Amino acid sequence: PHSNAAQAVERNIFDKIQNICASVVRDLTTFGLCVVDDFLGHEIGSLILEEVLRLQKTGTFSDGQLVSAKTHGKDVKTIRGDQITWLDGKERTCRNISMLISIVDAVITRASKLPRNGKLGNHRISGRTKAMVACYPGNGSHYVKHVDNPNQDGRLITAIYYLNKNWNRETDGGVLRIFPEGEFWRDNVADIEPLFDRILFFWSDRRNPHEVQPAFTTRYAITLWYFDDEERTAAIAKYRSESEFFLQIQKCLHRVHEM
Ligand SMILES: Cn1c(O)c(C(=O)NCC(=O)O)c(=O)c2ccccc21
Ligand SMILES: [Mn+2]
Repeated sequence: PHSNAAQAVERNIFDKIQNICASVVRDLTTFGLCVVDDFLGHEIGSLILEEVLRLQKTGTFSDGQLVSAKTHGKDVKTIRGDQITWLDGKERTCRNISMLISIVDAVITRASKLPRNGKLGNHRISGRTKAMVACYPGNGSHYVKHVDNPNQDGRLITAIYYLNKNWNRETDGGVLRIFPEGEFWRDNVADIEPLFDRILFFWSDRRNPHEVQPAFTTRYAITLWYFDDEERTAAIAKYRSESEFFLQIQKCLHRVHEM
């Protein structure tokens, strides 16, 4: 049996999650995106950051993708851009990142079950990707404008948890610029600073093209993509039939080759 204090903490966390779920549904429905600050608190946020820094020190990050950096539009030198690593949250050395993942799972699962007032109500969330931990080395590396899920691969919601203390957009750059569609936004953009202990949710499809502007300080983030059950099932079926199709072609070509 819990002590009264533990019960109070538990109730407090439960209430917090309830409130966050309500704002996720309301904001996703109205604006197509939702920002929650002070998501886990300074203490837990710092423990998560420590684990990410340890991952980087132990070299689990991929080499940054090669990005061409134009200088005076002439010669093109390549710089190393974002470095990423994938976690399934069961790694023993990442217990705090695992806790983040389960809390975001709880928020998304509850939010998708709230009354059908939000569009979320029409979607069943069937699962998610692994967690993508990303690091921009701060050498001006950026991420070009893109849509996370342009062709119905099943991803419905993007959730990004930021880990950058004392971030200052003037000197550090690294702003996430979203170009949301929808009458509320008209031609306005949403500039989201990658602040410590901030979590951002947005629809992963063409409703939210976005770019990461050049970062001049090391920039860390953890991303989870949540699947819509129907779209994901269809995407897997499509993928299977396509790969079956290409296998058939290969067999024919192979036979032709042997003749
Ligand atoms: C490193 N990185 C990304 O940062 C974003 C992205 O949109 N990030 C937004 C952000 O960090 O604010 C991506 O969408 C992405 C997709 C595939 C591989 C790597 C990727
Ligand atoms: Mn993206």
